[in-house]
Amino acid sequence: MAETQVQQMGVGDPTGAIQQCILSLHNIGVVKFGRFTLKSGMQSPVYFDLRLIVSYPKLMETVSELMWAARPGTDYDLVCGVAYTGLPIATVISTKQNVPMLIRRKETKGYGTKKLVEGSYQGNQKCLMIEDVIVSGSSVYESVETLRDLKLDVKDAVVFLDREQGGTANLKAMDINIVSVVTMTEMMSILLKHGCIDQVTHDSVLEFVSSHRDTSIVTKEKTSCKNGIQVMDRKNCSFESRITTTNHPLTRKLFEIMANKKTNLCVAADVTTTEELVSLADKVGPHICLLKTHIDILTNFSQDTIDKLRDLAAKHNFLLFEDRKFGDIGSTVANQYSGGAYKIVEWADLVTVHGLPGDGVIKGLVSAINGRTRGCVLVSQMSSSGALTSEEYVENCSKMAENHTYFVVGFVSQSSKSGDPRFILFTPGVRLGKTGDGLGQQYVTPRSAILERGADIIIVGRGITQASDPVAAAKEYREEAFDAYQERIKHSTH
Ligand SMILES: O=c1ccn([C@@H]2O[C@H](COP(=O)(O)O)[C@@H](O)[C@H]2O)c(=O)[nH]1
Repeated sequence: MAETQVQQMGVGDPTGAIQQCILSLHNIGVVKFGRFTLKSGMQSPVYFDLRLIVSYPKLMETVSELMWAARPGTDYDLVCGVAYTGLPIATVISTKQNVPMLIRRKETKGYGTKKLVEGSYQGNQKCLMIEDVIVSGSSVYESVETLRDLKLDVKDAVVFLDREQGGTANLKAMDINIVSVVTMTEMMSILLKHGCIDQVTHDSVLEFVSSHRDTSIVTKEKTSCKNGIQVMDRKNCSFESRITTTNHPLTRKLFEIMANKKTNLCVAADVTTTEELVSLADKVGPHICLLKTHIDILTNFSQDTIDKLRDLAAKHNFLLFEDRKFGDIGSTVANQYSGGAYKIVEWADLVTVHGLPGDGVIKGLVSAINGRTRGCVLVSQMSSSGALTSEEYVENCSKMAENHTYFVVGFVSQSSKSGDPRFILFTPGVRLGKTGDGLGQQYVTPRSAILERGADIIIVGRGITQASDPVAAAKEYREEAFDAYQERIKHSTH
């Protein structure tokens, strides 16, 4: 198999220049194996760090020549490198091929000309985009979008490595034709053939690639504000349409579950024995998208508790959500998440986190996930009376989430000003026929949570667990919540 791929590769690499280049890149440590978090938050067993070539001018020249040779068209008026690694490559191509270059900044400068694109250009000039690696294609897309806004003609892009994770198709859908010098499969075959990696490493990377092809581009159009108005407002959009606004695998999965099962109900399973928890999860499972636990209130927790919960989550298609409310420094929460009696990271898809300690709390949790697909929900506002979660605190939690979209799925909150469709609003303190519990909890109805406060998911505990018929109660909350959501999005165009 590997031999065949290398032979096929030989057809497009008659002089063996690509193979030679890959081997040289491997020699200087560009191809790394281990556990890496990609821009989208995806955990990858392989990382291609082409930034290293700035220290190897000859190799930089070879990479640039191979990329220029692979370009999809001819007669470009301009080349533009995607920041950062695309920039030095574009510079070499520009000087060697005598094609003027543009620089597209990552952020606008706060001083001077405040331009996002540096260099001289005129409308309708044909520009080739240059990037090192493509995963979903979002970096190329963002740069193309900026240049197209300036009326430049940008349809072509060239990358060195295509990780084969959906980027080519995503860009094609945006009318961008992208070609690569080498694909991940081809590169792994070359490294295997030359004894740089063993069969196990080769197979694990290919296995990863084949199971992670489904990326999407989160367009700025979908998540940005124009004149202070959210272009795609969370509260008006269907769960289906919000799937493509995020690359977080669990946010996407949760939207899919909600849309397919037609439920935005999360049951807070605040019971005190494993038997009660498992029995409740099995009974309400068909009606929920999430099961929220306080695992430390169980009197008889064991591995059996987790095995049974995970089986039920698979059987009924819901996610597990441990309401741990982590709130310490990064190093401590990493231990609390992965160790102790509960080993939460091993079984809970989502956990709650306080923003109070600053974003080290998020980094600490991420450091413990070790390749698993996990996410967190920031507690930005509490339902209890006298909660100290001020508006400023809520605002700061929003900023924190925006900086960590690879891990943060949304907020536990009573309301949200943010219309950002990527984040899910989870609202507890929901109960029919009661306004409080005498211990500070404050309740609103499912309709009020969804229509007045903008909740996406309602969290209901005692309204279901203490009902005479918990299944009937779960059905009632589910229907009321999903009807309210449908009413909310009725007039939406998304
Ligand atoms: O602000 C918050 C955050 C979390 N909770 C949790 O939700 C449930 C609510 O239970 P009810 O029985 O429906 O009151 C519970 O697990 C809390 O720990 C919250 O209530 N408020």
